[in-house]
Amino acid sequence: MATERYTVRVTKDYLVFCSGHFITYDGDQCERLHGHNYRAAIELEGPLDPSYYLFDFVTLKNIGRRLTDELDHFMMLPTRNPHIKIKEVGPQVHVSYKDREWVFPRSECVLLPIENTTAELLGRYLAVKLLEELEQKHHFVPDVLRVEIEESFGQSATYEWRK
Ligand SMILES: Nc1nc2c(c(=O)[nH]1)N=C([C@H](O)[C@H](O)COP(=O)(O)OP(=O)(O)OP(=O)(O)O)CN2
Repeated sequence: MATERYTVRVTKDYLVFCSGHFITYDGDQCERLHGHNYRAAIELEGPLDPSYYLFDFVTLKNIGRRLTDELDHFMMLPTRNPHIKIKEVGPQVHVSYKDREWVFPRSECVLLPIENTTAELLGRYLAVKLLEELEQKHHFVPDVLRVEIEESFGQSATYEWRK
């Protein structure tokens, strides 16, 4: 018996965030502070509604834009990284990794509850926020949600969630 599936996908020039970060890797390594022009693509799978929509592109783009804007032009810091210490001191954030230290204005940082600011975990972070909003505000739970994060042209990671 044949089955049919529908997918909607949005990836627009404004679903981008230009943000600072560094990643720890291999246990004892930490990148130098740098930034990327990240681009997000959001994909949903599910059945069609009475309007023959899986989910409205416009609504999906608007949610995606708001979520990516929350990261745009901020220094992204992972609060669950066991090697990166983050302390809020008045209006500043003090960050350290071994003998390296950075101080940022708190207002120019976004503290993310993730282990590392990899494209993989940024995709997961955005996907979880998106799922919450889809369910709470739009009473919609897709069968599948994918968020692809392109760190730079030609290299991306995708997080996939299934019902
Ligand atoms: N699977 C992942 N691998 C890597 C990630 C990641 O998020 N997921 N991130 C990085 C770094 O952030 C790093 O900055 C990327 O480095 P690089 O590929 O060298 O960056 P460029 O865009 O300058 O690449 P070129 O191909 O040299 O232009 C590393 N790995």
